[in-house]
Amino acid sequence: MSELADYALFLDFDGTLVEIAPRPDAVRVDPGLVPTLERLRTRLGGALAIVTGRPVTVIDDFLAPARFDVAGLHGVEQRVDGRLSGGRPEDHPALRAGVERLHAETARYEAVLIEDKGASVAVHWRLAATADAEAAETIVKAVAADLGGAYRLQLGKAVGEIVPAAATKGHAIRAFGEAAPYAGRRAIFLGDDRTDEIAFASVNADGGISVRIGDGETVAPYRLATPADVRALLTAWAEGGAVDPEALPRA
Ligand SMILES: O=P(O)(O)OC[C@H]1O[C@H](O[C@H]2O[C@H](CO)[C@@H](O)[C@H](O)[C@H]2O)[C@H](O)[C@@H](O)[C@@H]1O
Repeated sequence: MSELADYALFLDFDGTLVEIAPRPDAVRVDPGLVPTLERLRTRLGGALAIVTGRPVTVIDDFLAPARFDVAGLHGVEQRVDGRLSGGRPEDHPALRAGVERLHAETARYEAVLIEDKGASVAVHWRLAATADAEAAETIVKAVAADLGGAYRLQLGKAVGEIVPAAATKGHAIRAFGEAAPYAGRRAIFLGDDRTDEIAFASVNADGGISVRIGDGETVAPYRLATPADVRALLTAWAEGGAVDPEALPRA
C-alpha cells in the first residue's frame, strides 16, 4: 500500500464512470459522482484526469459545474489546468470529407447514428438491426481505409470511430505525466473498452496499474465488474480510505 500522493488517477468515462446507455446523449451521471471526483482530486493534489473518446466540451456538460483535466477524442485534444490544445476540426479537412461520406452512405440505415466530434467521428450501431449494424461497420471501415495512414479505425462497443492516427489514450496519459501534478507519480488507469487496452499496455510498461471494467480479454492485471463498483471504490478513496490498488480483484 502507498500514500495517495504517490498516484495519478486516469479515468475513462463511458462504461467506467457511467453505465453504457442506448445512445451517446442518454448517459446518466450518478448525482454523487462529481462531488466524489472533486474530493478525490483534492486528495490527489490535483492528479486526476478523465481520458475519453468524448470531446472535452461534452465531458464538461456531463460533469458540470466541475471542470476536470481531460484528454478527449482518445487523446487528440487535451485540457490541463484549464489550457486546451488539439482537436481543431479545421486541421482535418480529409476527415471532414469522410464525415460527409459517412452521412451519405449510412443515411438509409435509420438506427445508425453518426456522432460528429469535429476532429474525430463515431458511427454507432447499438440500436440498429444486425444487418444494418454490419453494413455500418463495413462503411466506417471503408472510409477509414480510404483516409490512409493519417487516421486509424478504433472499434469499440457497438461503434466504429475514425481518429487521427498519432493520438491514443496511452500517449495522452504519458503526456499528462510530463508535468506537475502528474509527474513522478504512478499512473492508475481504469477503462472498459478496446480503446483502453492500448493505454493499459503503456501504463503497464511504465510501471503503473491498469484496471479493466467489465468482461472481455484484457492486458490489465486487475478488474472491476461494473461502473457502480468503480464509483464505490472512488467514493471510498475520496473519503480517506486506504489506497491499495494492488488489492483489487485480479483480471
Ligand atoms: O473513452 P470512453 O469514455 O469510454 O468513450 C468511448 C465512446 O463512448 C461513447 O460511446 C459508447 O457509449 C454510449 C453511451 O453509453 C453508447 O451508446 C455507445 O454504444 C458506446 O460505444 C461515445 O458516444 C463515444 O464518442 C466515445 O468515443
